[in-house]
Amino acid sequence: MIQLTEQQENVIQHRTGHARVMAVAGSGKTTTLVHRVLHLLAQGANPRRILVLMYNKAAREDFARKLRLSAADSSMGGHPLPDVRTFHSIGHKLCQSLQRWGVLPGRQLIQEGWPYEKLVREAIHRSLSDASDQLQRKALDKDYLEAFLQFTERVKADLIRPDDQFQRLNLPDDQIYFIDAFGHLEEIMAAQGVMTFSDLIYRPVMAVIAQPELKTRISDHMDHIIVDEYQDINPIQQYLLTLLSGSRASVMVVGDVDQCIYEWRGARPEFMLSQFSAEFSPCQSYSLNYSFRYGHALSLCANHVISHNRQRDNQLCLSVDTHAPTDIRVLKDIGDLTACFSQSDDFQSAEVSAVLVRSWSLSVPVQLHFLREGIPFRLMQQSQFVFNQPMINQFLTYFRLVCQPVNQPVSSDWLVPCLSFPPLFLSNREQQNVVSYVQQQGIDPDAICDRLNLKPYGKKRLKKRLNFILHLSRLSPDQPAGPLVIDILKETDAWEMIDKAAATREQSEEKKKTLQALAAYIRQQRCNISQFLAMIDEQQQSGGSLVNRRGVTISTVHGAKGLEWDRVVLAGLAEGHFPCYQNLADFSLKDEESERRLFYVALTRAKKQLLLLTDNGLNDDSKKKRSRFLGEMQLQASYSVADLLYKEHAAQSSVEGVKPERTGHSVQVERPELIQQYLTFFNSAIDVTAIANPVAVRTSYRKPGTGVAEVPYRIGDQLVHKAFGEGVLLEISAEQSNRITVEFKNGDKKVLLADRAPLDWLN
Ligand SMILES: Nc1ncnc2c1ncn2[C@@H]1O[C@H](COP(=O)(O)OP(=O)(O)OP(=O)(O)O)[C@@H](O)[C@H]1O
Repeated sequence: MIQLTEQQENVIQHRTGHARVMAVAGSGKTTTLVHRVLHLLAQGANPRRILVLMYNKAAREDFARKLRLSAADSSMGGHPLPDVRTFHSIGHKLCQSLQRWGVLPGRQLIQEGWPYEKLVREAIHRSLSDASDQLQRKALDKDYLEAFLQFTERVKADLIRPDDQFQRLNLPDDQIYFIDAFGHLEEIMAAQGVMTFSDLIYRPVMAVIAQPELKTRISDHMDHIIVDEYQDINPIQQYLLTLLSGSRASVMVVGDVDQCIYEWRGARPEFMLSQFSAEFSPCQSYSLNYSFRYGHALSLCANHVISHNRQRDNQLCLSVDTHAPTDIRVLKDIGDLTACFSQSDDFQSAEVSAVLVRSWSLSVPVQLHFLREGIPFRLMQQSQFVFNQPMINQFLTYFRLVCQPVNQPVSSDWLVPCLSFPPLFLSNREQQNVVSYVQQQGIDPDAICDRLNLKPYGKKRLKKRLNFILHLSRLSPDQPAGPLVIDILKETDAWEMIDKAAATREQSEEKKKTLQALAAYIRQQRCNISQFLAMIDEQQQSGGSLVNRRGVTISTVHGAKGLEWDRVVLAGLAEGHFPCYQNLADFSLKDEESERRLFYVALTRAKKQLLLLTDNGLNDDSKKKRSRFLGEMQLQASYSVADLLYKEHAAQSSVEGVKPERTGHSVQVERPELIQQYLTFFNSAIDVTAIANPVAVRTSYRKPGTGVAEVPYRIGDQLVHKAFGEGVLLEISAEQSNRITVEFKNGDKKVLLADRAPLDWLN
């Protein structure tokens, strides 16, 4: 039986009225909320008037199961239990009621995929009936369709008009048709009597907005509403919550502002920070800030990072004293993962280990590495398997062309992918004409281009591509594969064409990173073209068996929300990748805070071990610096303080009831105020002082808009010197603060001039 903490008890025993619970990762929210519900029932609350809202189906099922089990273990065994739902399931129930009342006509829920895509295409077609062929074709491209679908979701989530949303999202002019297409899509779905998943909430809410008198029939049925993961609520869900609670229900919301990561779905930190208490006033605030998930070093690292955000509550994340230390390491090379995962089979199972990435493209180097090393893995999204991606297979077709038997006409199986990727923007008919011509006459770039009615630029591009295909068909498969990658990228104008075809910058960056990762991998193999293809074919096949088995989970950070693993690897921790940005000049403070929250969520998934991989797998380390978040973690200081805390705790536990005395433990840190605040919670006597005079020196690290920045050296920094190699900064001279003492790996200690020595940070 768990001994609930005082903080948990406070939430459970909350008397009445609205409440906001700020709960850090792993603080036992589910346990607390389950006990809260049991407490309400024990107090005589009517279970039919209690509603628990969870963020997705899995969380709902998990909560309902834990509630049943805990009820059975308590005096509530056999007592009816309240409804546990998601916002969508409540929306669904409302749709049914509104249908019964004759307010809304019944509609079939349509599955995502082809049936829905057909309607979307029709809507776009209607909105572009007068537009050029080229624009119509572009609008029906996969990337543009995806961008339009995202737009419709945001219109519904934010409850604003499509034209306002268009402005708010600052979409490009060539997507202006989104506004009309939204209206057409709504009409088409109404005419066909179908609706999407998001309509489960959108339709009833819009009905109430249109007929406010409906509110009285919907509100005030509940006495208590409990909402989990409130930090990711969006405006339409907030509207629904207000509607359901009316003036009767006491609403308790639980969440962590620092984990607000669904802004692209309309979530905003303001909801939890200020809006809730403004709308549901008076409101009592509670904290659950002891985590049962990880040890002190990880808590301290997490606090250090997130303290750089301004839009937050300054809540500290604390580890319970009894938690074993969490091991945190920085890995510099993707190859280092092999040793980590082959050491112990235990770490290979899905529940135990996870590799988390900022975006799927960063998983490509990890997947390829695991395939090569035979490490089984499973992907949270199966479609993200590297060899399931059409673009990768299209790219590999260029290699297959080289390996086809000499003197044979180029097969259309290979020609079509090479004409489609990187895109040449040919229509289906134009592409078909090229293929038929090649099949009849062979590849004759001039003749083919003369026969097609293309604009001069299109003609030039097609000719270039055909010449390249011709060149490849004559190349020997014994040539090395590495240089061919560079040729393909150059001769097909890959980066430019990917940029041209993408509907959003994010899409084009994702594609480019995926391709870069594959290119880097091919170049590392140092084999010839036929050997490379044989290896890829084998990996494609073995991939089937490696990928579907229980193996290391690979997920994006977004997909890891609410989950935890013994071992977590954060891969691709390089500037531009995580934090993710295309152009530093456009990377706003708000974007940075949002990326930092994502990093915070990623860190706090680990229980026993956290591995931080700075290799982005793209072989462009010269351009990409390690992620700023790694520096912000203050790993060295966090470790030192955690270590002292464990020692102090061990000493205290051996002499029970004795107040800690000055143990003589002291530590010099960069952020003494933060560490001191943390230590206060543990009644610690560790002496914390600020590092004396951190030395500011010129480095190649650039801060936004400042050119070459002054970045301070700190004691404990891991450095690398051009001539002496790796070392640790031991001392900063008190008198002459540009003199630093560095101890190198061979044991030599050297006093160096901080602003002159050819030094850089390691990792
Ligand atoms: N008071 C407690 N003492 C010891 N362990 C606890 C306590 N409360 C919760 N735990 C443990 O902490 C872990 C996480 O708890 P729980 O499953 O309730 O939280 P969660 O809701 O899944 O996590 P999170 O807080 O990240 O949402 C569980 O293993 C649980 O048994």
